Amino acid sequence: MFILNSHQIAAADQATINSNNISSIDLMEHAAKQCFNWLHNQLQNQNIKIHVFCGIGNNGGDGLVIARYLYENGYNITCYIVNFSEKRTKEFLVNYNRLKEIGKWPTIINSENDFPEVAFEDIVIDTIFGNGLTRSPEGFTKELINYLNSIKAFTLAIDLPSGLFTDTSVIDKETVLKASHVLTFQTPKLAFLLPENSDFFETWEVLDIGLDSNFIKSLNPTLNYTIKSEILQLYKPRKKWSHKGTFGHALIIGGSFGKIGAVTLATKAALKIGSGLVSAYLPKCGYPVLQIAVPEAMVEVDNDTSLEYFNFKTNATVIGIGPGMGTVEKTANGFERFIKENKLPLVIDADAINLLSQNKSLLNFLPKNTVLTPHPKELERLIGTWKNDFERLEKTTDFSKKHDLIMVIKGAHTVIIDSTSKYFNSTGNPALATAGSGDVLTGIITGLIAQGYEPINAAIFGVYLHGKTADIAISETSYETFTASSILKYLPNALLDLFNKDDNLIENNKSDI
Ligand SMILES: NC(=O)C1=CN([C@@H]2O[C@H](COP(=O)(O)OP(=O)(O)OC[C@H]3O[C@@H](n4cnc5c(N)ncnc54)[C@H](O)[C@@H]3O)[C@@H](O)[C@H]2O)[C@@H](O)CC1
Ligand SMILES: Nc1ncnc2c1ncn2[C@@H]1O[C@H](COP(=O)(O)OP(=O)(O)O)[C@@H](O)[C@H]1O
Ligand SMILES: [K+]
Repeated sequence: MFILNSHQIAAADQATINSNNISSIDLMEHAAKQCFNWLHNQLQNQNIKIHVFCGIGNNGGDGLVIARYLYENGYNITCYIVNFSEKRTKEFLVNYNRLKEIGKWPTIINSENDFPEVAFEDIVIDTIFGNGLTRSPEGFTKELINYLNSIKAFTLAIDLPSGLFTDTSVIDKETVLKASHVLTFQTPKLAFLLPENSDFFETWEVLDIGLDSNFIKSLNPTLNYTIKSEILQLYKPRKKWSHKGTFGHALIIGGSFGKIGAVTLATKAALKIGSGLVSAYLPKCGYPVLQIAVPEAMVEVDNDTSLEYFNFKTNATVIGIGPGMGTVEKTANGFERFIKENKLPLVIDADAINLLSQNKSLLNFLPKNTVLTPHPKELERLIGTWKNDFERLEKTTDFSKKHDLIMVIKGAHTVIIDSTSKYFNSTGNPALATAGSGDVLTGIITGLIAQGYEPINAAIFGVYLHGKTADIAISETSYETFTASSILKYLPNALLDLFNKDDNLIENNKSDI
């Protein structure tokens, strides 16, 4: 699913109005009605006080429509106009009059003296600013945002929490309304996927308001949020006459004394995801461990306690390298020789990324479309620091372009970056914040490439499945007792779930009031 930037969204609104013969008033009515339906469905006519705070643009217009429906359905509402400017939009004015016509006059807020009493048990609807925000809120609008934040009532933000920019960094955290839930229109917003904004909302979901999909496609958006229906298209069904050779040979290289588990987990994962053959290359001390833990794998060994020679004979399709490998000097030297001679597709993780950071000239020897899977600390060692999460994405894109690499930045919304696009993952939860889960991911991606998946697709697909295991497991395991081995246990469920025609997953983390 595409993620649009603020200009693209405004253009898509306009294109829909032009091509679908729908007026902007009707589009607003339709969008805001969906927000009302959502809330009505949650509240089921409960008598809770609802405060609707409207700005003077079209986000405020949405608020006026929502207020009208709430009022007509007997809810206990008060509607306020946050009067920060005289420049009302046409759609705002039409809906302002419609609300007055049914006898509900909004209260105007001109200064701090006009702030209403809001209680913790009340509901706040935030339609002060949406996609039209151009600068940080100031004056009494900023004070209002702070006042509402201090109450901590359930706050439903429409489109965006007011003060949050769609695609640039927030400068002053005191200017953003903290939403309990966001109902956003048509596409996820980049701002929702970046850790620096985590204070500004708890959960969000996308409402499809029917913007022109052909127009959206014609914009060639470079940002994506990968959902199940798209992942299913990547899946390669198996043919009847296929044999183990059809599904490639994954070689996992890594391990050092005390960290044999990392290479073991990656090896298991490469096997479990369906690689035809899997081999591991690790220090001698890990031989019995690996043979016992993964009897299906073949094993070759290097020096006693850490890798040094890298002189394996395995004729692999793809190599996943790094888990538990360590960075001692002899490993670093052997790694350098290996990288300079290697011609096979690579997935590079953990200490192998750290060794590349120590010796950046090696980047020139990596095969095109090598997949790197850094967590943010490993990324920083590789590309340097960044001012904010938006800059981090841009720096990583530049790095990916420069070296022809596929970058997988791991986190709550892992993002896969190549020279043209960014794919944000939609699955996963904090159960995955556990030792060894990254090693399993390396094995999964390597095992998918072995089977013939293009590296970019292997990264997108692998990250999705990895996260999905935790989403499926969570009701049975709890967050705390889920371990890296649980990813392997639930991998079959994650794969099978692709064929469940339940939802299209355009929503994320639905919440209850
Ligand atoms: N037909 C449409 O265009 C639709 C628009 N929709 C709503 O329209 C919203 C966008 O509306 P607008 O473009 O009117 O913008 P907003 O309502 O987000 O912002 C209102 C106005 O405030 C001004 N402004 C920006 N930052 C400010 C600041 N810090 N201090 C004071 N003023 C500031 C801007 O010039 C803008 O005109 C979306 O978020 C969505 O909620 C939806 O109703 C769907 C349909
Ligand atoms: N809060 C979270 N939500 C979703 N996924 C997470 C979260 N925390 C961690 N993960 C995932 O868990 C994995 C952790 O990898 P990594 O940091 O390399 O761990 P390790 O080194 O222990 O293997 C990544 O795939 C990451 O995206
Ligand atoms: K808003």
